Amino acid sequence: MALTRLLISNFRNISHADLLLDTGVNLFCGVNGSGKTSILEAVHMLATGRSFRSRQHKSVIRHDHSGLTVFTQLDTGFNLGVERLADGGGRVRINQAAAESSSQLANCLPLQLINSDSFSALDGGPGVRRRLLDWTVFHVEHLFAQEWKNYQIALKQRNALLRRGKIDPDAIGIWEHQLSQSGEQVDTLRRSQFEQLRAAVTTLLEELPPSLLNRVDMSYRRGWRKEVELAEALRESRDSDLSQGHTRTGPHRADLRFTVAGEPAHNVLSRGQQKMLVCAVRTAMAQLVCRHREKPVFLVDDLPAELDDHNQHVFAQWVGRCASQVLVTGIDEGTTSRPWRQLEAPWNCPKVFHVEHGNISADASAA
Ligand SMILES: Nc1ncnc2c1ncn2[C@@H]1O[C@H](COP(=O)(O)OP(=O)(O)OP(=O)(O)O)[C@@H](O)[C@H]1O
Repeated sequence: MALTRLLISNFRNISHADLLLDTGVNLFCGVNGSGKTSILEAVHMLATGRSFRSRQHKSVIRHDHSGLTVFTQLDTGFNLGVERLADGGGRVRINQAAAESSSQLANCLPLQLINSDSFSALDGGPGVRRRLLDWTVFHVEHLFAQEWKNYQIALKQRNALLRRGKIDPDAIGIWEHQLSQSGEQVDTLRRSQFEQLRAAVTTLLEELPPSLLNRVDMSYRRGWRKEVELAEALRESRDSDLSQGHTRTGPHRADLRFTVAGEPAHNVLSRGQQKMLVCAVRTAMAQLVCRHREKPVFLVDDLPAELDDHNQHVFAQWVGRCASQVLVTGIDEGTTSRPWRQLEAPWNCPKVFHVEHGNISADASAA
């Protein structure tokens, strides 16, 4: 799958852009503040309905404008459009019809993003890592989205009862039954993808020269005690949940752990090693997904940051195996294109765009 055409209006400093993208590698080069990341952010909005930098749509609407629009044609025949208005309104359309949820967008455009926030997979909260695993499960296991939705509904109801301050065992029992049914199912689907993810990450890291990266271990915590079923764990935790006013056990508390010799990976690995670990995880996620459906699109913001030439080259090779299309940003064209030009066709002849004050132009001289 690939974006063939991308239209952006009033998105951060981009007034209007109409880009014909290459189905392989697209490089966006320009000085700081020129608008490179905004292009990736616009594509991210098409796949998720929101920006990756801010939950506030207003902050990405071009100053002094009432709304933004982003539109793309995919080579799969889908057209995706997102409009966001400063007054809070907006529309999400798939092939001209209103989309029911942002997961429909994600289903049309599976996307992997590597940027400076990617380190939060190692040093951020469990929610970030849970979402990594869930991206894979969502794209591979068709039951997952509905089970997770059922779980969220039951969780909301149980929390509402807990906030009332006293427990009616019959009422809470109904929601705990639904929570445990969906929750056990969510855990089973996650666990099966986790095992495959861990194996794929290990294989990728073995391609790197010997270092502490080869000693990274990944583990999965399901969100409740190992020895018991979820129904029992929920019953046991009623009183303490009541005092806290919310449910503190279950798959909404699941986590992935990355460790090196028992220590959290981010305490041990260098910044470059952490970035390679994140790149390996994201590549492995894409590999698992493309066993079942189209290859995802990769967005890579400033690849050279923190990575030496060898690691940039290794990452470009990884992406070449599991991505359908890549959009990469960088300041200098020579440095940004180098890892890609060393690959085999079609990855070795990137389409280059120059970005200047929000204006984007294709390099006429590019191969
Ligand atoms: N709502 C907005 N309206 C207009 N301009 C904005 C808005 N929000 C941010 N900007 C400006 O948009 C420009 C583009 O930002 P962007 O992050 O895309 O730059 P970049 O080329 O990726 O820079 P860097 O190389 O520093 O990461 C910046 O100059 C920023 O100040």
